[in-house]
Amino acid sequence: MDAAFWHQVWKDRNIGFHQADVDPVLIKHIHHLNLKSGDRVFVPLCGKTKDIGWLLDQGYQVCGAELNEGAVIELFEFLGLSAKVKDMGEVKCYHSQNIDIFVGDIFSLQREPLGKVDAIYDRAALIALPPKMRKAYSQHLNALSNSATQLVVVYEYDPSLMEGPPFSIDSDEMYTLYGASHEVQCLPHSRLIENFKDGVDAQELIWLLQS
Ligand SMILES: C[S@@+](CC[C@H](N)C(=O)[O-])C[C@H]1O[C@@H](n2cnc3c(N)ncnc32)[C@H](O)[C@@H]1O
Repeated sequence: MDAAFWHQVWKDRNIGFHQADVDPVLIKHIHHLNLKSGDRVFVPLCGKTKDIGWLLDQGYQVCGAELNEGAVIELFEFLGLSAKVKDMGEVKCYHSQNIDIFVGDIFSLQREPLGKVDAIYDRAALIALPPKMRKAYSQHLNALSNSATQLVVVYEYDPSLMEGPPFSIDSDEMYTLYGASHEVQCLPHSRLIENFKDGVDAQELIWLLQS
């Protein structure tokens, strides 16, 4: 999936991945990240997720990365925050108190200016990337965050039934991507989502990656 694909998705408002409410998975499982007040959570490929507002409300700082600037403008509107926008060349930063969202290709984002990352919350980010990009993505996240602990929400379905995105991610892949850098654990949560997309059912799985 290239940038043009995602910009078209946003232009067409084909954003079924955007949830009307905060993801209950985040609320239920965030304690696994062992965060303290003021810690900074990185939300890669963040779209305009309402999870960010919830993280801010819990007293955490949030940083994110998102290709589509319109999505980030909508996010700040939803949060009721006005952003200071800084052009940094390959990425732009939308900043307000306790929040920095970097607009651009996540692969162009470097450790500086991203800054400190205490944990990563990956919902519908890994699953948005085609197989050939995922190793580079996992390595890039590790380089950006010093292999920080992650909570990862993925979906698993019979890949012969549907072409992604969203892509199916199975447990072998989680170990391949993160087994060398993290202790990989599938949390005891499994939710069947009927008609996840195009009539295909999927299991929602939550992975804890501990550094
Ligand atoms: C499936 S959506 C998930 C959005 C968000 N995590 C959520 O749960 O609502 C994937 C998002 O990643 C963004 N995206 C895709 N490729 C990207 C890249 N290389 N760098 C930054 N953002 C990207 C897309 O624009 C899209 O908003």
